[in-house]
Parts: sequence; structure tokens; C-alpha cells
Amino acid sequence: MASGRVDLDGNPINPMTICMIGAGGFIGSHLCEKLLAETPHTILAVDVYNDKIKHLLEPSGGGATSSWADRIQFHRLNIKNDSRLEGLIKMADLTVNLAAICTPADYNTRPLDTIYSNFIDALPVVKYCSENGKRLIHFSTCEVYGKTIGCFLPKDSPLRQDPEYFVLKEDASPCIFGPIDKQRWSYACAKQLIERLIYAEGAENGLEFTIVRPFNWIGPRMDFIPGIDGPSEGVPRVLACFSNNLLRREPLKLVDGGESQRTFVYIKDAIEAVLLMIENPARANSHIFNVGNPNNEVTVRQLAEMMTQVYTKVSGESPIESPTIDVSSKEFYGEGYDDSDKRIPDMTIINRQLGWNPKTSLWDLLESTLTYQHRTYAEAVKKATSKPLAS
Ligand SMILES: NC(=O)c1ccc[n+]([C@@H]2O[C@H](COP(=O)([O-])OP(=O)(O)OC[C@H]3O[C@@H](n4cnc5c(N)ncnc54)[C@H](O)[C@@H]3O)[C@@H](O)[C@H]2O)c1
Ligand SMILES: O=c1ccn([C@@H]2O[C@H](COP(=O)(O)OP(=O)(O)O[C@H]3OC[C@@H](O)[C@H](O)[C@H]3O)[C@@H](O)[C@H]2O)c(=O)[nH]1
Repeated sequence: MASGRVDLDGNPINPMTICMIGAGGFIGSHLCEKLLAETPHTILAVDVYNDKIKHLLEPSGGGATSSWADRIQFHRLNIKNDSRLEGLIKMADLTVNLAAICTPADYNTRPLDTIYSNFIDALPVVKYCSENGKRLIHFSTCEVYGKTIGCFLPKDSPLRQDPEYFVLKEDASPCIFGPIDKQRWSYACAKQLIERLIYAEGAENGLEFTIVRPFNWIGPRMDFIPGIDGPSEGVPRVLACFSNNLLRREPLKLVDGGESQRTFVYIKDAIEAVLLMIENPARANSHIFNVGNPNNEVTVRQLAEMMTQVYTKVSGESPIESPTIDVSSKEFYGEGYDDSDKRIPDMTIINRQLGWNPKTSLWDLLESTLTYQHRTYAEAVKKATSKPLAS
């Protein structure tokens, strides 16, 4: 049955069944929402948690007029050790694999779990797709590029300004990691090896695949606020760390001076790119795509300053006297941390294949995200911080 929707080449898009592994996470929850709201596709949602997609699983999920619940089925399973996985992949037309340990605080402190999660646990998914002739969209990371060539040049070298030395290209840039005792790179290395394995399955066994390299996608539902909906001692990614500091009126911690640079893309822009990949297999298969926003580059220090300003606007609270504080990476993340210096995605391939471009400025995406953070967490944080200490 055709859905009335057409792909980029004007061909009808038929409803499909998508096995989404890691559907209960940050990206998965937004992808599920998009697929249910705008397409006729059905989702087999696999995860160990479902808190972030609970609202989609309830019978009233699509609002008063339409229920989404009949197009999404949640399967609570751990892909490490569950024989139901192959059956689900066989039932689907396409598998999207998002499952991973992907918070930097884990890379150097839990390197074994990180490598198992990002390489070993992804192996059966690739194998079942390949053996059963099913298409796979696998989520890798911009971290596979590691450091830029430019960061090895002298600080005052004019070549540092030359994009050839820092723009990251899927088909040209090398992958530059630190030494083995910098266990930060356990994640990037595991992701790189699974990319190479998928690529080889494509070349040798005809696996239809697409690899996505997200460049710092951020927005509502990213990670957790420590002590509210995640462990008190947990260290999420920077958006949630800084949100937590702002909610608690604490200084934002700048690791090693906050000099590293990142480009941030709004989750809702990035999800548009994933939907294009899902619905345009002829254009997306056999490709690796950078998905990011090269126009939203800031240092981590600038991010902290902008988040402080935006939070002041959306919460109506004045900023604290010293809004940021410097902290060493050893103190913050422990031994073995290292960092990517700069991450600007080259957009040539995704532009050419899918015509996709990000739209949302950093200020605008922070405004909507911090409005969400304030609305969702401010009361809970206030309650938690005003609790009398047990005597
Ligand atoms: N958010 C980003 O900016 C970003 C950047 C680069 C790469 N990525 C990649 O995108 C993917 C999704 O990232 P995210 O930000 O949504 O992370 P996330 O942690 O919010 O989501 C991952 C989900 O996978 C689930 N999962 C992990 N191991 C599992 C297992 N063994 N069995 C079943 N479920 C399991 C988790 O419970 C979680 O819900 C990851 O592969 C990550 O490496 C994300
Ligand atoms: O409180 C904090 C948290 C983080 N940081 C810094 O902010 C920068 C960004 O940190 P994030 O936690 O968002 O993670 P990174 O950008 O380093 O890596 C991420 O990128 C791509 C994905 O694969 C993963 O989601 C993650 O590895 C780093 O330089 C980090 O050192 C702070 O200065 N203070």
C-alpha cells in the first residue's frame, strides 16, 4: 500500500516496518516521534528503558484524533544476550541501530563496557542484517575523526586557519586518536572498527547500509539531570552538565579551560536528515554521512556563556556572581581522558545525496532546549535542594 508520500526522486514511499534498537534513548525518542507523526511506518522499538518514549506508547499517544500506539511496539530487551533480536530484525524491512554507551565520562572509566557496547554488541545486528538481506542504518560518531591535523601544527601557524587542516570529510579525513593509555579513544576506536566491518559486509556480502556520524546533536530529553532522573554522581554530556549547573545555580565547569570547539546541531534538524535516509535508500545506501551544523561552532567556554544568557532569559533568574569555574580533565573525568580539539563537518556528501541542510541557530536551539529543561526540571531541583538534611 502506498502512503501518498514520495521520495526525493518522486517515487511513492511504501509503509515499512523499522526495527529501532536504542529507541528509548535521546535520538531514538525523537526519531520515533517523527516517524509516528509524519509517516505511516511501523516501529519495533528495542531498548532496556522506555521512559523517554512512554508518551508514544500510551493509547492516547497521537492526541485525541489518532492513536500512535498501534504503530509502535516496545520490546524490552538487552541486545547483548537476547535471542529475540534476530526475529525482530527478520520481521523488519530496515534496522536502525542506535544502541551504545556514548557518554565521554564512561570511555576512560569503563573502557571494557564501552568497547563491548560499541563493537561486540553491534556485531550480531550487522550479521543478522547481512544474513537476512535487511537494510541497516548504523549510528557511528564524529569522534571517529578524533583530533584534527591542524592541532599538531604550531599554535601560531597560519595553516591552522586553512580548512584543509580541520574540516572533517567522510571520504578524505584520517582518523587520529591518542595513545592506548588515553582510554578516551576506546569509544572512537570501537566505532571505527564497526564502521569498517559494516563497510566490508557491504563490499563482500552486499549488505545495504548507511552509516551516520552525528556531530553533537542536542535538544530536549538528552541524557539526564544528576540526582533527578539519573544517578547523583553521573556525568552526562555537556548540555545536561551545564543545564544541571544552571538549574542548581552552580558555576558551569569548564574542563581544561573550555577551549575545545564543537559544532552543535538541533536534534529536530538532524532527525530530518535521518528521515531522508530512511525514505531514500537508493540515495543513502553505501554512504557515510556527517550530520551536523558547521555554522554553529563555539568553544565550550562560549557555549557556557551563551547557555547562561539564554537560561537567564527563559527562567527569569539572574545569573550567579561567578557563572563558570575551571576544572582539570583529570579532576572531572579521571585518568585517561583526552579531547577532540575541533569538529567541523564537511556537508558535501549529505548535500549532494539528500539535499539536507540544518536550519536552527545555536541561540534558537538553546532557547527551546533550555525552556524545556526549566519547565521539566526546575521544580524537582528546587525540591531536591531544599530537603532538610537527615540528622
Ligand atoms: N547525541 C549525539 O550527539 C551523538 C553523537 C555521536 C554519536 N551518537 C550515537 O548515536 C547513538 C544514539 O545516541 P543517543 O545520544 O541517543 O544516546 P542515548 O544513550 O540517549 O541512547 C542510546 C540508547 O541505547 C540503549 N542501549 C544501550 N545498550 C543497549 C543494549 N545492550 N540493549 C538495548 N538497548 C541498549 C540505551 O538504553 C539508550 O536508550 C549512539 O550510537 C551514539 O554513539 C550520538
Ligand atoms: O561539564 C562539562 C562537560 C563537558 N565539558 C566539555 O565539553 C565538551 C563536549 O563534551 P560532551 O560531553 O558533549 O562530549 P563530546 O563532544 O566530547 O563527545 C560526544 O561527541 C559525540 C558522541 O559520540 C558522544 O555523544 C560524545 O562522545 C568536551 O570538551 C568536554 O570536555 C565541559 O567543559 N564541562
